[in-house]
Amino acid sequence: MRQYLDLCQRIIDEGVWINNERTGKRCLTVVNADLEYRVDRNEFPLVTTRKSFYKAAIAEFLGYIRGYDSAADFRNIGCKTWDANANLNDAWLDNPHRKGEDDMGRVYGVQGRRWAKPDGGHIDQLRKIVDNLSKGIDDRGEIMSFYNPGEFHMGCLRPCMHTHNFSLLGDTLYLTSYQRSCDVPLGLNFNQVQVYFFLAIMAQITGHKPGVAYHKIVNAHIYEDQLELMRDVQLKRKPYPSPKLIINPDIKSLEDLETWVTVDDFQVEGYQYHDPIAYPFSV
Ligand SMILES: Nc1nc(=O)c2c([nH]1)NC[C@@H]1CN(c3ccc(C(=O)N[C@@H](CCC(=O)O)C(=O)O)cc3)CN21
Ligand SMILES: O=c1ccn([C@H]2C[C@H](O)[C@@H](COP(=O)(O)O)O2)c(=O)[nH]1
Repeated sequence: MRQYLDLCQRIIDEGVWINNERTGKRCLTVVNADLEYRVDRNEFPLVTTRKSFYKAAIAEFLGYIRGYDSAADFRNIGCKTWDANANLNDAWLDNPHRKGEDDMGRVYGVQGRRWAKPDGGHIDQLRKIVDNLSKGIDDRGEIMSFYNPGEFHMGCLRPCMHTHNFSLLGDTLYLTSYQRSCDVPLGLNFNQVQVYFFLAIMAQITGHKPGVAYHKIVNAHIYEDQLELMRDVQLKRKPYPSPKLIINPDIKSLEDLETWVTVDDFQVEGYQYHDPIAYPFSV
């Protein structure tokens, strides 16, 4: 929690105002932030200085694992975060590749599970990683990347957290995740949970101990309409200790994640938090 608050404070102290053309808003911005999550100690990085909706964050990542490309599928598993980008973004609404209501196009999980090969067919990046790690293999390229510039024009948004790179040292699994752009008041609340969750669940289904998850962020920003709430409300609050994430031990494979798992298979123990804060969201 401390590292999250330190990053927020750093943006306020050192940030530079940058105009963002896509949203038409100014963002107070810093470059380069490194966060670490101790999955080995079960220190779940849930923000405590406001109520944080971890189930929606886990649902969103479960949708990526399943390769969803429809905001309706995300809604059905408990996550509304893609509604606006799929249905309220003018550039995407006018895009000939958009297949209709709720379509997100070739983003995130579509790239992770069905990356199109130029000579035909698809690559399932996640399946390969799970298969290798389950056999104790780390080929130093255990990477799932959502970042496919050749298909940016076929999706509603470029991926923000775009690459996940696993490492196996003995029987301990590590994850390094890369993010190019981070809405710290809203997006990072979810992204911290997701990086933690991804390492914890991959360790569980491949039969390893979880180690540390490293989260590397390039552009970290606060939108102009979020600044007051962050500076004068959230940063004035005292954080509570980290809660723990309890995962249903019956989840044993990628197929389990693809079929029967729901957000109720993930429980948080000992979550103390301050009142919710409704930060404005920019499309
Ligand atoms: N401007 C922007 N910021 C983001 O963080 C973001 C995007 N766009 N577009 C793609 C996804 C969607 N994400 C989102 C979208 C909405 C919330 C949000 O509204 N969160 C609220 C309530 C969540 C709930 O009730 O489930 C929150 O208070 O955290 C969070 C992340 C993260 N990403
Ligand atoms: O997982 C996510 C997804 C998105 N964001 C934020 C970061 C930016 O504020 C916007 C995306 O805008 P770009 O113009 O494409 O950078 O969404 C996030 O923080 N986390």
